[in-house]
Amino acid sequence: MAHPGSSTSGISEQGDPFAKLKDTSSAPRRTFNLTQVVNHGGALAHGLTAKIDIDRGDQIIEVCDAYILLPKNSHISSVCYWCFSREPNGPYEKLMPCKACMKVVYCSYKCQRTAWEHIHKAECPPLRNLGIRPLPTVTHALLQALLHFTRREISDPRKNPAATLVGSVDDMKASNGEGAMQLQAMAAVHYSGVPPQLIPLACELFCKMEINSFQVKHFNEMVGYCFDPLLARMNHSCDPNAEVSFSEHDYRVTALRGIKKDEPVVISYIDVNNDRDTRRKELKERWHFDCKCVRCEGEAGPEGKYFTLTDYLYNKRLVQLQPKIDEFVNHPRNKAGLPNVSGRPLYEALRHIALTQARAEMDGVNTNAESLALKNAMYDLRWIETVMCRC
Ligand SMILES: C[S@@+](CC[C@H](N)C(=O)[O-])C[C@H]1O[C@@H](n2cnc3c(N)ncnc32)[C@H](O)[C@@H]1O
Repeated sequence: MAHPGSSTSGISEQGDPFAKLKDTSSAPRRTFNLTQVVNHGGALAHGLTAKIDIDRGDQIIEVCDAYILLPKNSHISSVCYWCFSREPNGPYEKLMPCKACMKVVYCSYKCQRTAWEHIHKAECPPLRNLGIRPLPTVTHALLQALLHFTRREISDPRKNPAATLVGSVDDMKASNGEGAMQLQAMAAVHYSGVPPQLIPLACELFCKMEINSFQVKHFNEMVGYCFDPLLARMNHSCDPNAEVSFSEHDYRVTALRGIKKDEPVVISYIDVNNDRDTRRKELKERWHFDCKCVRCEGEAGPEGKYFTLTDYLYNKRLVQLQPKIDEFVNHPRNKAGLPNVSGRPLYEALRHIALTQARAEMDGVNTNAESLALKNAMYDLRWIETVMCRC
């Protein structure tokens, strides 16, 4: 991905989203040192890029104990508050509610004790004062963020871990309604016990957490909400090279393919199997941005509009293969019409072509000129293979 005017800055004290947390938190957090925060400029703002070449399957980031990770309010009484399990563990026969607030449930004593130490000790008293309805998810998350401030003794809340994140505050006000947003912020300020002067900050935080949070999937169901300052730095692409997975309160980012040094590390916020319009609509509605990823830009023409992910991958592969196809098609032939080479590289190239051809046929998209070249190449490949087997 090209980012004109991008500038690189390693994670500095000022730019490091964890800088303030590191010295005050005893929570064990680990990140793998394969990426750095870079300012791309423009709409993308900050994002992560690879510090070194990364292989497919490499674990790029691992964070133990995400900053805020909790079940969505629709699942607050059906999954364990700490590990998201739906089943009881150990001596518990069913998911057990917290006896004090009765708002959250646990699968085991271990989860209950861990959650208590982590955050629930601080939020349980205010949750007790609520009626029977659970707090809206983002208000609950905001309450936790404000409690983190007070618990971690961050005297200047402006130095919060979300301070430098994008917020799209105006867009959010317009779509959520300023009054509704302010009410949620006021509720979180009230229940957390922080001074009312912090309501404007809580409003800003509300927007930032909304824009920078992620859904947590367990067994194919969106059960949770996660806001973490490092994860929040990850930009979106409709052709992602990395993916995020959650396990209990931890998350990791894994490479989906090889990523070159200085290449942006991008995940997908949405279902990338959808066509361009559907993807862009979802990104605009939920994250308030017009996607600038390579795939969206490439599919901007009238045809691309309806491309599926398979179409896109097929075309991308074809572009990569084109020089090899040209080389093959234009190579001098012998009397039998076979290319005058039997070298390994060409053989490998033909194998790629064969795979691409098979995929194109499967998807029924081999109607163009390149496809004819592929078909000829396939024909030649079968001959080469036969000859090679005989040698
Ligand atoms: C989770 S944040 C990612 C980090 C963010 N770039 C920053 O500087 O803090 C999501 C926001 O980043 C920007 N963004 C991420 N991916 C983008 C993309 N493909 N095209 C345009 N903007 C993008 C949008 O402003 C979006 O609301």
